[in-house]
Amino acid sequence: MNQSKEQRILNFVLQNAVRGDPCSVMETIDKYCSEKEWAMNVGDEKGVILDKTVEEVNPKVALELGTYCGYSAVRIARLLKAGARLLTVEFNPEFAAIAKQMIEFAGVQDKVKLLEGPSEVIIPQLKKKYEVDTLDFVFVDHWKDRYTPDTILLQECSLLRKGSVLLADNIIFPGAPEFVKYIRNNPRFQCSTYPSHLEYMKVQDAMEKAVFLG
Ligand SMILES: Oc1cc(-c2ccc(F)cc2)cc2cccnc12
Ligand SMILES: [Mg+2]
Repeated sequence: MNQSKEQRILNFVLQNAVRGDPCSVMETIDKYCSEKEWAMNVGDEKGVILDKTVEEVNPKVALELGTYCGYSAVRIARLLKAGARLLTVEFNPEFAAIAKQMIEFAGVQDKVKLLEGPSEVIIPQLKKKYEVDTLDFVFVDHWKDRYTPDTILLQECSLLRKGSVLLADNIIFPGAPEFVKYIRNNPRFQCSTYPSHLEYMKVQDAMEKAVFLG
């Protein structure tokens, strides 16, 4: 049975990156996906925007929606302080299996909990099943038609507090126009846009940062 692209990316990391070195894993994924096969990792350019936001927020509890191969989970987890944790949600079992191995190879498994299932099922479980009080940071990078309903669900589940920061990928390409309309017109969020490019391409993209005002 021939391998998936995601399995090929993982194999390239296992053979070329340094075990226990998150930066090496990120660089190796970026090298493979820019030189050999494009893949929907946040990438090195938008990754810097993600880094700066995570460093500014310095979250104790972070949530990622859309793990994929684990690139941004590794990227976020490497910046978390002692005792801080990242919960990352992936509904595709094949992607989750790849991401688990990627996260372990990078050596950040003690900071990351990979939750397999649909975001609309996992989010309502975060408080009781995963012992979350509120979320300090949320990286929104799953399917665009879930951006708005999941942002509403986070509020309904009282998972956001005054100052919680959401960062959403792909608001230009593939685009999330309904989410942009929702979040920019919502008085409970203070929004700012970070123009960038689609991972590994010269195509315009952007990230939207939204601070919950309580
Ligand atoms: O960063 C992303 C990029 C794309 C994408 C797919 C096909 C294209 F031709 C271009 C971009 C999809 C994503 C889906 C979920 C989370 N991130 C994505
Ligand atoms: Mg994305």
